[in-house]
Amino acid sequence: MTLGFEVHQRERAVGADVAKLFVDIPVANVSDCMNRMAAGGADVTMLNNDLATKMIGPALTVRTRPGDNLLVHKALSMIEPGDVLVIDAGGDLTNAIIGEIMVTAAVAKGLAGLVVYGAVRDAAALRAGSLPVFARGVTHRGPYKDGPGEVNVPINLGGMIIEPGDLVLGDADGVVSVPYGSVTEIHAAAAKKLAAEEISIAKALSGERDDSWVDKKLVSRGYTAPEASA
Ligand SMILES: O=C([O-])CC(=O)C(=O)O
Ligand SMILES: [Mg+2]
Repeated sequence: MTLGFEVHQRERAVGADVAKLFVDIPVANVSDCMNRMAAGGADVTMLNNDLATKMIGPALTVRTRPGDNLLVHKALSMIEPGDVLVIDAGGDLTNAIIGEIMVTAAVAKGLAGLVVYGAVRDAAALRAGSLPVFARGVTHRGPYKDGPGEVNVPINLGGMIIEPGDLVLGDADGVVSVPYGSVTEIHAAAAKKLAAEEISIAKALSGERDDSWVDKKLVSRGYTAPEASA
């Protein structure tokens, strides 16, 4: 094996039946059920003009030399319908890793989402398109096509580890990846969190919100309220 040139098949991937359970659950609710230990970073943002865009699907991962997309082209040939292509390009913004032509080919193969820890180009088309696209930045400067790079290896998206086949979710708040083995448990917790938040929002609207915990917490942290003036 030549180090840096590796192409693997996924050993497992979250199925469409499980993925679709997350369709109405915001990324923030999922994130809240993961002990604040998983986030793609605030700079991996959604490009789509339609802020209601939602992304869900198992990860097809690529780790590439920053600025190079040879192995991304290889990954395009491996897309299965419903996949989310997640590319770790080291966060580098010098060269665009993917643009409209490659995205069009990927969508034709059934891609359900794209995440680039790096830059993209042809931003107008990507913003207007229906494919959910998340990236760290945009540049017109094109990619090299020489490698190295690896397909279906664990990757690091701004500190969040994504393994091939993990469930990757995205919305206007960013990207979160749920480990393959935790998907059922996280779904149950996130569905509960969503229901609780719906009640909180209703109470916020009606003015019934109980914020008595704030003063209790302040006192427990050593805060003393100033004496009321006579
Ligand atoms: O030239 C490239 O490899 C990336 C690009 O702009 C496209 O896919 O349209
Ligand atoms: Mg292009």
